[in-house]
Amino acid sequence: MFESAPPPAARLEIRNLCRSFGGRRVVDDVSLKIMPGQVTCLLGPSGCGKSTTLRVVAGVDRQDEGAVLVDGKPISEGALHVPPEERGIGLMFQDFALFPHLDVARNVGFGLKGPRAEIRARVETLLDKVGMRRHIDRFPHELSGGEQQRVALARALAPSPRIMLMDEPFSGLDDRLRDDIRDETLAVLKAEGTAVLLVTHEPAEAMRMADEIALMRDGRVVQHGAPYNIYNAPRDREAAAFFSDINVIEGVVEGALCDTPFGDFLTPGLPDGTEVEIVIRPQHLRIDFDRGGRGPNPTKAEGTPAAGTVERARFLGASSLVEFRMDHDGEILRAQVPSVFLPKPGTRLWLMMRRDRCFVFPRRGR
Ligand SMILES: Nc1ncnc2c1ncn2[C@@H]1O[C@H](COP(=O)(O)OP(=O)(O)OP(=O)(O)O)[C@@H](O)[C@H]1O
Repeated sequence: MFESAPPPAARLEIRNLCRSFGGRRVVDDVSLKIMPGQVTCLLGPSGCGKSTTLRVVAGVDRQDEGAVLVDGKPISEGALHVPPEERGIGLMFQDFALFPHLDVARNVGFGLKGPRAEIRARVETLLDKVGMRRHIDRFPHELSGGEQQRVALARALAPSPRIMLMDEPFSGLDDRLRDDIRDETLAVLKAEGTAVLLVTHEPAEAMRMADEIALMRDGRVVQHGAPYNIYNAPRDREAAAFFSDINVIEGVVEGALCDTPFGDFLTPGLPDGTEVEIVIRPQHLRIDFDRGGRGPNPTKAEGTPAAGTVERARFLGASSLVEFRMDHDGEILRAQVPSVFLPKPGTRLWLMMRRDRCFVFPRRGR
């Protein structure tokens, strides 16, 4: 029998991290592993503890409990606390502030030690990577926000950090520029094999950047996985709602089913009488017409159609959003269609729910 090799240690591991301020736990038992070249996003609403987690990993704050390990070795645990400058961790924060009195070359080379020619060569290589070589002699005030951000990235990468911590690093940029810089940054970090922990409150940013998303709420990681899985299999209503607008249909379980105006939904494992919420994103509702008095034409996967009246319709550019007031309960449901579809208010139409895109959750007290 061959013994299989032990799995490689994570580049960055956070183990059962806890941090309280004034008796309130703002980071509560957070654990994560990030491999070299992998990007993990800490995603969550303002105040959920993302930045505090990052500050503990950086070493500018200390945890009350738990450990931080790099390549399997603790750098912070109990009395052990490696100072921030000895952690081999790069930082890129929103208020990145280049040194205003230094030109681009000196900004990028600031933390580097060694012969001048070697430093210059490293600086030029990095500026090439971020597309800023031609601005090597400029000063920060001569650069746009996006250009400054690229220089900041080159500066953060200069000492070849094994780990990069990024806190909302792109939030000061306009949309188009942000997409470009995100993609470029990702390419550079992947090429360098850096393990990245990125903090953001924007789901779109996390979806675009992350190999894995750790969804945080009230100091805890409530769900962790690939963006596709978190989006398509949210663990609760709040996790679903964090990524997009949602529609919610309420019902009660009877005989492992919940009967709704859209037909029966399976509710495996939930006892009779449980109140449930059936959640569906607006893009997974399908609109149909009354086909000359014959009614709509649902596929098997779409269950029973329910009728409603258009309240209003808005064109969003890549899609249209149609709001319906439903016949059965007078509530509003929103359907998003990937085209120009702007029915007049008052139009009567049918809605169907794609069964494979519905999430059924037991209702929790709110
Ligand atoms: N030094 C501190 N002293 C007291 N409370 C703090 C301190 N730092 C953070 N907090 C509190 O801890 C909670 C978590 O803050 P944190 O900055 O980690 O959240 P966040 O998820 O990064 O939020 P944001 O996206 O708004 O930056 C907040 O309620 C914050 O007010």
